[in-house]
Amino acid sequence: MFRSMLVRSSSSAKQAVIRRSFSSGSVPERKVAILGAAGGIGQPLALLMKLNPLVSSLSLYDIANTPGVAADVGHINTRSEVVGYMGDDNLAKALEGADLVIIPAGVPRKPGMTRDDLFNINAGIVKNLCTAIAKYCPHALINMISNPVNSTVPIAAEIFKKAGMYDEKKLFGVTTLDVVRAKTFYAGKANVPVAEVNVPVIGGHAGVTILPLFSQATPQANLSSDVLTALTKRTQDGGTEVVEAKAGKGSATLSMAYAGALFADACLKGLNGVPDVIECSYVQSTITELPFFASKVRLGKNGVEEVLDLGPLSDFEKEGLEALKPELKSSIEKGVKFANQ
Ligand SMILES: NC(=O)c1ccc[n+]([C@@H]2O[C@H](COP(=O)([O-])OP(=O)(O)OC[C@H]3O[C@@H](n4cnc5c(N)ncnc54)[C@H](O)[C@@H]3O)[C@@H](O)[C@H]2O)c1
Ligand SMILES: O=C(O)C[C@H](O)C(=O)O
Repeated sequence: MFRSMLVRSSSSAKQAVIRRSFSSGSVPERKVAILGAAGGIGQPLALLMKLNPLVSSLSLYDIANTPGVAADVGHINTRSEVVGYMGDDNLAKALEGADLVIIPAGVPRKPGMTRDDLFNINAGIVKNLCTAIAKYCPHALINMISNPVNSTVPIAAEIFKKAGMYDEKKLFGVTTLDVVRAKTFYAGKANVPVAEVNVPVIGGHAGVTILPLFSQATPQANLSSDVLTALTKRTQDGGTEVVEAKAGKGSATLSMAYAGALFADACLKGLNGVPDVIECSYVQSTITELPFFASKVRLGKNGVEEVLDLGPLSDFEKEGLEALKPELKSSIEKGVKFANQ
């Protein structure tokens, strides 16, 4: 996977410089912390980050079971050192010096639940973890995976504001799994090689707030409106499809770890000065009237360098955009209210 990640922008001269620095050993030191590292997402994500040559130090934090995960992953003969930290008392050490913190801590859905049903438990977990981040690694980029992402990102922003260190360029809701799904489903219907497919996904990360822009998909394909409607619905329901298939044993973990590793890799490339790193993410935004919105984002040395505008939408997508706004607005407000109570 990481070979292909590196190859993606291999045409640029800058990438060649970065590659040369790998071989001379001068690629920057980067500490990545995973909070919730012993969980269903955390473990495969720890594995994938251990395989990433951009990582020099991998810090695995959870409330339980991290010594085993760290010992296991730590035997892999790749660049990063691995340290496991368990329990509140060790959270400071897990975070200190982190350049990137990835948060998959919290409970997953069971069949019949919405992501918002996780709010009561996960909001508190995210609040505590973000309070510690503000104290121990206030300059780190944050990749928020814990659901409901539409609310947990605004919670993190409010906690960081209260701590006086909020930098909107550094806070990301991870929506990469929606893009991964949209690419897979589109390739199947369009009969094009999946590795060549690009599909932006905008809005948020729950049900109708997930809006894939198949009108901008490449390679282009002449799909009927029925097929495009079905593809949109399948992308919006992708998480539920996995939750139901797992029948009470959790939600997407392996595809999420893959998506989380892709997004983290993009953030590290941005930090390292690789040009033209663009991914979709749920960030503070002014491209609609909503204060947080997922769209294409250019990543750079300080995190978000530019929130790209939406580009031309089909009539179907314009309707989808208007339809998602009330739910996304209320999820954002719920997060803001929780963080300030
Ligand atoms: N953004 C996305 O696209 C996406 C995709 C899949 C899952 N998710 C979400 O990711 C979260 C985790 O899913 P999972 O399947 O890995 O769940 P899981 O239950 O398998 O793992 C969660 C881990 O978090 C840990 N944890 C709980 N409280 C913690 C705390 N205070 N500090 C540190 N760790 C803590 C648990 O011990 C556990 O190991 C869920 O909220 C799920 O809905 C998001
Ligand atoms: O669906 C879920 O609850 C998990 C995650 O948000 C997903 O999209 O797979």
